[in-house]
Amino acid sequence: MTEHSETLVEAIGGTEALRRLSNTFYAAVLADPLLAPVFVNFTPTHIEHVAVWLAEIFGGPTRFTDELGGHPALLGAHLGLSITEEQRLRWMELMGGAVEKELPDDALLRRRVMEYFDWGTRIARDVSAEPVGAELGDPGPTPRWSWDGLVKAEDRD
Ligand code: HEM
Repeated sequence: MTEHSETLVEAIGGTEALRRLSNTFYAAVLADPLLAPVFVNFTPTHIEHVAVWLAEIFGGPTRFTDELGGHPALLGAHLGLSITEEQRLRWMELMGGAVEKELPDDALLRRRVMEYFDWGTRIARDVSAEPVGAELGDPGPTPRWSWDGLVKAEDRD
């Protein structure tokens, strides 16, 4: 166990810092020729919903689960998008740039955040191969990510 008194989201600077990250990231996405076509239905609420999702992932309030449909809704949002590996890698590249610009200059913090994005984008890519309306079953609770990476089910509060 890595000893840290703060959760990742506290060390990041809270939901406010994640809003800045999300804002910077989607500005880059919408200007990117490979990714912009995937985001044709983009609205500014997307920026806020991603910030709220990330706050929960990194140990903060469970607002995405309580108010926005939780893990099933997050997976469902990616159905039918047919995300390619090339698009996933570009997404990671642009997020890496946004993390460098917006998150604290802490190597372990940034590494853990990018490990989450690498893990999560693979799931988004795989789910996106399924058609809209596909039955995904119960995906379990919204994942949690700590200073030690993915929190195992038996270690959750
Ligand atoms: C860890 C990785 C990811 C996270 C945390 C994430 C998060 C989210 C969230 C929270 C939503 C719902 C937004 C809303 O309710 O408005 C969403 C939708 C969406 N995501 Fe992702 N996503 C990830 C990966 C990806 C990747 C790799 C792509 C494509 C390259 C992608 C493309 C989209 C699109 C196109 C939507 C629908 C957007 C819209 O029409 O508003 N996502 N994502």
